[in-house]
Amino acid sequence: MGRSKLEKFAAIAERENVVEPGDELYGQLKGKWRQEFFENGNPLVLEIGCGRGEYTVGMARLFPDKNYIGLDIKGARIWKGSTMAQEEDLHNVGFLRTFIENLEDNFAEGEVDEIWVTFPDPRPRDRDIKRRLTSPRFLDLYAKILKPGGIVHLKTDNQMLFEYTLEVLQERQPKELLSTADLYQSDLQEHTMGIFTTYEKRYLEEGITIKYLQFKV
Ligand SMILES: C[S@@+](CC[C@H](N)C(=O)[O-])C[C@H]1O[C@@H](n2cnc3c(N)ncnc32)[C@H](O)[C@@H]1O
Repeated sequence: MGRSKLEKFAAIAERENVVEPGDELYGQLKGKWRQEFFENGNPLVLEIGCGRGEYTVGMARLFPDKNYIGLDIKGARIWKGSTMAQEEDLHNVGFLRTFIENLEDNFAEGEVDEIWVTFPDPRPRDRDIKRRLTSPRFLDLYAKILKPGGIVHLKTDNQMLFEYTLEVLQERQPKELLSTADLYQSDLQEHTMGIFTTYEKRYLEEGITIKYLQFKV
């Protein structure tokens, strides 16, 4: 039988690769992730709403000279990524259990090099538009913590969210916008490095095309 949520919460509370409220380090790493958490000066890449952290861990395997942080509020999902990183002895991976809304409490202006938004909840109802992770409020947050020229990537199965994001971006005129409504029929797939998240695998099995875009702030 699998581990219960409570066992997973107890396990991540002890993990050195997880920072969460209640830890001594929580809230203390703003502006100091490189020096104090990773103990190097390497680029910092953040996956928000990382779920089980497949992108975070997948990229960390490929690029040992970059630091990766997976952020999600759900501890039982973070447990999975934290466990993979621990078992593979990956020291360039960390997980932050918090709300995305708290980004500015956890990262300094310009501290992050790249942000991945992987299969976010589409929030189709009009009253939830502000909660979409590519709404102007969130894009403003990302722009604050990204360095100038930092990249935001979005991978989604959801056509509505994809079109909505392109509309929002049209008004903001970002630098170097690249997009495709069918990633695996596009040259842009090289940017996504052949990494598949739990949600992506499910959508691909259902025959749903994956949409992808990236832009620079
Ligand atoms: C649809 S799942 C996708 C998970 C993963 N990226 C994947 O592709 O398998 C969305 C994830 O975002 C997280 N999430 C949604 N809103 C959040 C918020 N405001 N703060 C932190 N995490 C959030 C959820 O807990 C969930 O794990």
